[in-house]
Amino acid sequence: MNFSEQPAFAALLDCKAQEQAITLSERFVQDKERFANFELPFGEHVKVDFSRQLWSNEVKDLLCELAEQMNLKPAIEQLFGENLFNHTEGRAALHTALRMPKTERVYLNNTDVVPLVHEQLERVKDFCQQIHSGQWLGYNGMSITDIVNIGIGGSDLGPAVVTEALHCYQDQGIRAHFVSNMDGAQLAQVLEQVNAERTLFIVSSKTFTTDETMTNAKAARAWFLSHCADEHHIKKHFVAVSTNSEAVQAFGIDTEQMFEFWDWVGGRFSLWSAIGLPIALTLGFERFEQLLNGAHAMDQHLRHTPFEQNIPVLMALLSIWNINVLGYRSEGVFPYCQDLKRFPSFLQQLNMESNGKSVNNQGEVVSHNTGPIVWGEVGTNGQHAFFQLLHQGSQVVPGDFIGFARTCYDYPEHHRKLLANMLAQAEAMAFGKNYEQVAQELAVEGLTADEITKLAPYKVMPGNRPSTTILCDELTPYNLGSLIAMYEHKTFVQGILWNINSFDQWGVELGKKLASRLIDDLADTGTTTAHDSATNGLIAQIKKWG
Ligand SMILES: O=P(O)(O)OC[C@H]1O[C@](O)(CO)[C@@H](O)[C@@H]1O
Repeated sequence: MNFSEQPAFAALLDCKAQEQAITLSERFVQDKERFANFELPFGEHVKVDFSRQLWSNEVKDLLCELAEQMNLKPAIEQLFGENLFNHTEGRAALHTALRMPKTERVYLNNTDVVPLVHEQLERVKDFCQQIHSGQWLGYNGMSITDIVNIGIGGSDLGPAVVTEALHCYQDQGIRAHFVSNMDGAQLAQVLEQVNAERTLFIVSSKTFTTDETMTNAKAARAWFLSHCADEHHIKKHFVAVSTNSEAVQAFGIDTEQMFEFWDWVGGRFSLWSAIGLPIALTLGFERFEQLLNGAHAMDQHLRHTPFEQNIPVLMALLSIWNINVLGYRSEGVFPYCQDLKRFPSFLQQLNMESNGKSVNNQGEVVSHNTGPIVWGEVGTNGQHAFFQLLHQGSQVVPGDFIGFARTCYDYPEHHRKLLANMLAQAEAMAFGKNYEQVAQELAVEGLTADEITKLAPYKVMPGNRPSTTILCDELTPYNLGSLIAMYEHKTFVQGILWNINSFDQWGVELGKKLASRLIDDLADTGTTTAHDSATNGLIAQIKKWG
C-alpha cells in the first residue's frame, strides 16, 4: 500500500494547518527546552539538531507510526541480509556488507559474502603496502607518486569526495587525480600534471562499459604508450576495479591487476568496496578502515535504534513531512567546510539517482511526490550566491547545515568566523526579522517615517524556514564514514516510504543510447535528417562550425 493511503498519513494531513499556524519563533518561546528535545547524538562525535524543523512531537510520532505502517522495520532488517530491493535488475542491495567485521555473516544465494568482502580488502591493503613501501615500481624503476582514477558517477564521486574531504590525512606521498568527464579537457589537464613513469591509472567501472570511462581509459593508455612504447609495461601502470572481468581483460588489463566488487553493490553505494582504492592509497589503508568503521557504526544505529531516536530514519521522515505534506520539493545541503566542496554533488547522485522515480514497486505510476531536487554549496560561498532566495524567496527550501567544531588547518580566526556564519544562517532562516524590528532599526538609523514605510517591506525576513544542523567534533575518516552512511540510509528509508526501487536507474539509459547514435551522425559528413528538426538543425550547425 502506498504511504499516502496509510492512516498515519491521513493524520499528518489533518494536523498540517494546525502545525503551520505555529512559527518556529513561537515554538522556541513555548518550549524552552526545544533544542534539548529535538537534538540527537550519534556516538560521542556527532550531534544532529532537528529543533529548527517545522514539526512537533505529535508530528514526529505520526511520522514514526507511518514508518511502522510502511513496514520499515523489516525492510531495514532486509538491508542486512538476502534481499531483492533492486527487483527490476534482479539484484540485492547489500552495501552494508562492505563495512561489516569479519565475524558477521550475510548469505546471498547460499554464499556468505563477508569473506569475499574481506578478501578484496586484504588485496587492497596488500596493494597499498606495495605502493607505499616502494616495492611496486613503474617501468623505469621509480616509485608511484600520482594516481589517476578514471571513472564516473559512483565510480568517481565517492572516492573523489572522501579523498578531498580528508585532505589533512593525505600523508602517504601519493597525489590523487580524478578524471570522469567526456570532455577531454579534464583528462588533458590531469595528464599535464603527471609523469608517465610515476603514475598509476585506476580504471574504475562497475560495468566496464561506460562510454566516458572507456574513452578516457583508452586515451590514457595511448598517452602512456606514447611515453614508454612497450605494452608489457601497462601492467605496472594500469589496474582496474570492476565486476566485469571479461571486459577488463578485453581492455588489456590482466585480472591479477583487477580488484573485484559485486552486482549487489550499487554504483552510488560502492565507495566502501575496492572502488575506494584511491582513498586507501592517498590516506593509508588504516584510514580507509576507519571510514568503514564509521559507516558500520551508522549501520548499527539504523538497525538497532528506535525510530524516535534514529537519525537517518528521522531525516527521511522529515523529508516526507517537508515534501509530501508541506510541499517543499527541494533540499539544500550546506557544508561549512571547504574540503567537503564536492559533497553536494555526491549527495545529488546518491539521492536523485536513487529516488528520482515515479513508478512504485508494483509498477504503478505514483500519485505522490518522490525524490527532491538536492543541491548545495559550501559555506560561506553559498551565502554570497543563493542564500538571498533561501531567506526572502517565494519558495521554502529546507536545508542541512554541516559543521565541524575543530579544524586541522591552523587558521583559528577563520574557523571561528566560519562556524559563526553557519549558526547565523540557520538562525536567520528560522527566526527572520519582522516588520517592527526592521522599522525600529531604520528609525535608529535616522530614516523618516515615510522612508521607513517605503524601505521596510524589502528588509523583512519572513523566517520560519526549516533546517537541520549536523555538528561533528572534527572531520575524521570515522566521522565522514558515519556521515555518508547516514545519508545513504536516509535515501534508503525514503525509498521504502515512497514504495519505490532506490537501486535502479533506468532513466539514464535512453540518453546513453541516443548519444551512441548521434556520435555516428556527427562523424558523418553528409546532412543528417534522421532526427527531429531541432536535433537535425543543431547537428548541421555543429558541422558548419566544427
Ligand atoms: O561504474 P560504471 O558501471 O562505469 O557506472 C558509472 C555510473 O553510471 C551509472 O550507471 C548511471 O549514471 C551510475 O549509476 C554509475 O555510478
